[in-house]
Amino acid sequence: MQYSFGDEKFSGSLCLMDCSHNSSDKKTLKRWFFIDKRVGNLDPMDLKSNHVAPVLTDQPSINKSRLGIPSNQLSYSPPGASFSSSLYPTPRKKPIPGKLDDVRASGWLDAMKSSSPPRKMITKELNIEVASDDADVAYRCWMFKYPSALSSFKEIMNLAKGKRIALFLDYDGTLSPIIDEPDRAFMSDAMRSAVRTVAKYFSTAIISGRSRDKVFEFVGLTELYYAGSHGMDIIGPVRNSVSVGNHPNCIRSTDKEGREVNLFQPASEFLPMIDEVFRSLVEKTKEIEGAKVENNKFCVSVHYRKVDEKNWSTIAEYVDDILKDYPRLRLTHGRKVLEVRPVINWDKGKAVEFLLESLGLSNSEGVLPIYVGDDRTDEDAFKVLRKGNKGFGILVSSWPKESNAFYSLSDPSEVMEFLKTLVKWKQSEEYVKEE
Ligand SMILES: O=P(O)(O)OC[C@H]1O[C@H](O[C@H]2O[C@H](CO)[C@@H](O)[C@H](O)[C@H]2O)[C@H](O)[C@@H](O)[C@@H]1O
Repeated sequence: MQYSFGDEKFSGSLCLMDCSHNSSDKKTLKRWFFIDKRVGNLDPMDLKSNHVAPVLTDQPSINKSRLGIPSNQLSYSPPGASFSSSLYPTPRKKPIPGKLDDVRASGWLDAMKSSSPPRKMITKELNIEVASDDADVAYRCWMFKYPSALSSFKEIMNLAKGKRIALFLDYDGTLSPIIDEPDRAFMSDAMRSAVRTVAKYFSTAIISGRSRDKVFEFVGLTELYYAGSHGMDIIGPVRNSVSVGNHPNCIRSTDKEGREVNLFQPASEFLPMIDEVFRSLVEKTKEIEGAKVENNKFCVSVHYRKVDEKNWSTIAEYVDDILKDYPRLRLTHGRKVLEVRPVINWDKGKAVEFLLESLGLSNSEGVLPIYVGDDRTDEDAFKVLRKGNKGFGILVSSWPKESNAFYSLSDPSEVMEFLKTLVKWKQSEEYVKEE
């Protein structure tokens, strides 16, 4: 498209983006952005005036102020506070039966369809009104809100100065690309080597929706900490911390290497129930071509990536039917997957807090936790870091989606690049210290 501003002509696209996210006074702030196709730049334009005038400055620089409040005003829960609250919120009310209507009314089908939505739909969802059809435009607008962690690396390192980085990594879609067959979602040797090296320099944990055993089998590195079942199954170091060691769901155990560890399983009482639901779901969905039910120990995944879209409502109905008999279980949506999990006050965000405490890193002043993830369940962790002003999330996505993360990376290959860059930076810092 061609636009005229005064005497000048520009070729590119305009989009209107909600920037309230970056607005310090919390006011709704919408800005026009101009994407110049020739040079690929992105210029915000002030909306205040009636005619749209190009403003060439005002690129939001994400510095410490983006992490918000000065460090002396950081909100910080004293040890124990995060874990002592009840794990058991009021169970979900038994819904009134109604089959497909239930599934439609509860928005399941919409959520299923949007779990990898076509680009036009996402742009609407994100409050971006695109003046052109160009998906690339929307993505570049989005990148303005969630800048690349690679191109913002200097800025990130400024935030990390004098602090210990604690790294939390999701598995699927972050360390391994999303593929059709969940059992074959192996990570590459190059990625494994990058994770191994990064773990030499920074405390590193994997937090996955998969069972802890499964994710360990895929990653195969003993130098990391692992949390499976969306954080409901954690192995952490033994530490004499009141909130961790004395938690009723935390027991002493030994890991695969025979080391003494803390094993934390806040949903252990749900094990028989989850097993029962897993078997019922396998039985119910066995005739739906492409459906796959995965037992993730404290939760169950019902995959529909390979199911014909016309059968998605049937899958949703079956899961809904079964859940009606289990008011203490709930459903969350992932990437082409329905996830059945216990109604407990525990998620990936709580797992991050628990691990920080276990690692002796919960003093947010001297620690910068970074969480890298791609899925909706990772948002709980992003939120915890954002809310406590502790650190930040990096969303892995190659399409625009609303998030509580601060930065973005487009795919696992960029994640690997980021991990390598972190290591290089750390090595150069250590070299400077030695000099
Ligand atoms: O928390 P994560 O480590 O990201 O795990 C979330 C779910 O990931 C897996 O499913 C996803 O990846 C599969 C392989 O690429 C893909 O086929 C599927 O469509 C995705 O949803 C895993 O299989 C699930 O059990 C996890 O809950």
